[in-house]
Amino acid sequence: MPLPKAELHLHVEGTLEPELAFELAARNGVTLPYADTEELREAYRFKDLQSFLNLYYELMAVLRTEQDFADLAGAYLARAAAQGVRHAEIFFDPQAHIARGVSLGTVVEGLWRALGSSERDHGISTRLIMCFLRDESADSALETLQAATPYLDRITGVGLDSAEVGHPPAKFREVYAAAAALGLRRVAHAGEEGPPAYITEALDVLGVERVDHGLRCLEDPALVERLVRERVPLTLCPLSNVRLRAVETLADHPLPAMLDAGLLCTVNSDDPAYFGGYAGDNFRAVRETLGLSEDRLRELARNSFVASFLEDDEERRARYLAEVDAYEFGDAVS
Ligand SMILES: Nc1ncnc2[nH]cnc12
Ligand SMILES: [Zn+2]
Repeated sequence: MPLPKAELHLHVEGTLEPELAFELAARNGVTLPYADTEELREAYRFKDLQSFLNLYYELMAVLRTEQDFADLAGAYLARAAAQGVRHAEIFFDPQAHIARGVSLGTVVEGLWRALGSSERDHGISTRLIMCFLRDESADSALETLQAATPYLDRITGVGLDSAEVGHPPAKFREVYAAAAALGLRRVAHAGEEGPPAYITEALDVLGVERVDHGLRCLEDPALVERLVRERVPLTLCPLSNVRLRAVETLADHPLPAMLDAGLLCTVNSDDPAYFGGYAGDNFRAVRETLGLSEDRLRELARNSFVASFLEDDEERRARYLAEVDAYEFGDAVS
């Protein structure tokens, strides 16, 4: 049995496996510029975040109907359940779909077809986090938040993703203030490729409650001290960091040092179809390659529930934490 865990950094569009991409392309009459799944997989060699994003946005062309989004999320939830995920806070990128003529309603209603029955079908509780594309304008983000008004009962929070460098968090001050006023939770990618100052800005200007990635905090000891003191969760994605060359190899990943420093780290998959693994695969990789002890793995699993947006259901959080505490490690996938 796998270690129970929450997944807090997962782009649903990044769960599009090549097989499903071709299936949806055929269903929707979309032609992909790849002969087959094998040729598509060959394109999964990235040199940085942007080279990945180019493919990530290109493949979204196959997502057109509510059922497409339902199938995408359903496939993710089934895989996540098999790897011990008990709770998932799922990102989606509405602007990338609206720009292609797919309405926000199609995306949210479609995702909800899978998320609405996730507990019954997969034993996974879910939350939805709507991300703004930081390489689009601040006005576009505000328009997106406005367009989300009819769906706010299904959206727990807002996030910030896409190309980081040159798009500092402060650009989105206004839309984050508006989101906070609506009672939405706030997270943002910061310090993946961008400098530590972006992490500070995300905390101070956007008021984020969790930092997605946050890897580059290590370059600023005062910032590390603050993150520890304020118990700001970081949603790390080790296999993503290797594939996007934020670290050279997994053996170089600073996760053990970050835990030793007292940072509230969690382990997540980011875009598992592209980066070689789902949540449990990331846990197994850090266990095997970084030699994390069982105590450390249990700490990571505990952190994932502590850092989750389960304030509206503390009973459930307590139940998940009890499952982690009772977990007995074996040889199975962590
Ligand atoms: N790792 C990542 N960083 C920024 N934006 C993303 N969108 C999907 N995955 C992302
Ligand atoms: Zn991400």
